[in-house]
Amino acid sequence: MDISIVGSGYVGTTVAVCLADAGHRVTNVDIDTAVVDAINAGEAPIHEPDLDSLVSQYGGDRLKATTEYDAVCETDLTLLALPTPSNDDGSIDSSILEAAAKSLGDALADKDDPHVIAVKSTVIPGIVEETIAPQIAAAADGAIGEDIHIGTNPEFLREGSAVDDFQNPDRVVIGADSSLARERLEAVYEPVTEQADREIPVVTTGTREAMMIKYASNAFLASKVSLINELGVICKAYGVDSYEVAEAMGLDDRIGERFLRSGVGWGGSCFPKDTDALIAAGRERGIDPVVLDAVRERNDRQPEQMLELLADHIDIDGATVAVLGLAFKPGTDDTRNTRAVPVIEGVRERGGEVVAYDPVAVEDMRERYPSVEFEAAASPADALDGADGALVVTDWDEFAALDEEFDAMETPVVIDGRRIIARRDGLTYEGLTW
Ligand SMILES: NC(=O)c1ccc[n+]([C@@H]2O[C@H](COP(=O)([O-])OP(=O)(O)OC[C@H]3O[C@@H](n4cnc5c(N)ncnc54)[C@H](O)[C@@H]3O)[C@@H](O)[C@H]2O)c1
Ligand SMILES: O=c1ccn([C@@H]2O[C@H](COP(=O)(O)OP(=O)(O)O[C@H]3O[C@H](CO)[C@@H](O)[C@H](O)[C@H]3O)[C@@H](O)[C@H]2O)c(=O)[nH]1
Repeated sequence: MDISIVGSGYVGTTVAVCLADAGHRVTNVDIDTAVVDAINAGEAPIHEPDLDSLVSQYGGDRLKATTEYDAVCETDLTLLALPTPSNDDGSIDSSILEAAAKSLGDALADKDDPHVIAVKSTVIPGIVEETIAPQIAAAADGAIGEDIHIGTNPEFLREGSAVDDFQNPDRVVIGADSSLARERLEAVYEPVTEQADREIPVVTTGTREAMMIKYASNAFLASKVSLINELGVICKAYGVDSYEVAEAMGLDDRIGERFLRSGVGWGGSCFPKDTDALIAAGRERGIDPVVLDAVRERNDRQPEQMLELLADHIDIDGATVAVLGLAFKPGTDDTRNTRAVPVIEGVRERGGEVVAYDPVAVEDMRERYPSVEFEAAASPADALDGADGALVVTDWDEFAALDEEFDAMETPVVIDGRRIIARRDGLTYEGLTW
């Protein structure tokens, strides 16, 4: 099938190469010429495992990129993978999606056959049906259900394992209010599910339900981590290792072992934004989302917990503190809502200096958070050399191998926010929840 994808960031690029790999011809449309040039040159515009080799295999060939929306007319279906950031009150800002909808509609005005458009961006139910679809139809001068067929197709990939998640998903969710939208979306995923290394359930539902499945899934996972974080803090107060507790809890099928790693909390482009959007959506309809409010609050408290533990061992005022990890999770250069921000700011507010190390995320951190002050180190050893304390924020594998590097610290105090460092003699080690 000929597929166009508008927006070529973490989702748009990953989905595009994976669909090309499944045999489709894919065109990415993006306003960023650097992104477009990279893809056409066979280079991945973002850091993501396995993405480089796939983009170099298909980029400029079965996968093309362009800044021109007209390219969508040569395709059967368009996926919209545009950012949906938060407004100040946590609700979704759909303005980028709306601008793209207008450009898409203008382009589709020149297309003769019916076109299917599926929104992959995460948006609250109603936005697609009441705002995006009518705007596309108006610009295209077409009728919904006749010339323009709308669907939603939420994406569940995780950064750091995006390619594998897309190729071997736990489920595919297709939201469609017309049979043409449903049939074409099913055809998009047929070769993907055939290639997968296990049976993949394909859930077909309405456009609104599909989007709520996405929000509810993220809210559930964020809640699971916040709950284990709160249980973990209580465990530590009683001298109990929360990881031992979580391991045994996870053996209960009803609980499940995944997303039970307690620590400095969740970040990223999705859990914070999507939880806030659901809270705002609830309030908008007069519902007081007490559980989700608490989920958010527990997450906000974890970095503070880490700083309090550090202050139990050193005077942060005037100290040099090594921060290990800036990415919101390992395997990505993405620092959106990384816990490193409140951690570094907390050290600075207490009068300390920060020397930070991350294998890939320093540039992203500098661009996104120019006011967050830290000195970048070239290696973990350089960050630790002469430091009065260390805070582990991201569970990069390379941190697990650190050992004698801690001996070069002025005072070898490590507060581990991700349970990645080995305890040993000569190291003052504190786990956040163990
Ligand atoms: N990042 C994830 O892991 C993930 C996973 C599932 C769902 N989502 C959702 O998918 C959506 C996209 O997220 P992302 O992380 O891929 O975003 P992103 O910021 O990484 O990428 C968005 C891309 O859209 C482009 N763009 C912006 N305006 C445009 C326009 N008018 N026309 C064409 N291109 C335009 C940007 O240049 C950028 O390349 C969001 O709604 C997000 O919540 C993200
Ligand atoms: O046991 C755990 C698991 C995760 N995290 C943290 O939670 C955050 C999110 O991690 P993860 O879910 O692995 O990465 P994301 O790329 O943010 O993926 C989430 O958000 C995406 C965007 O909506 C969804 O597509 C995915 O299904 C959903 O897992 C990170 O800061 C992790 O460090 C923990 O603290 N403990």
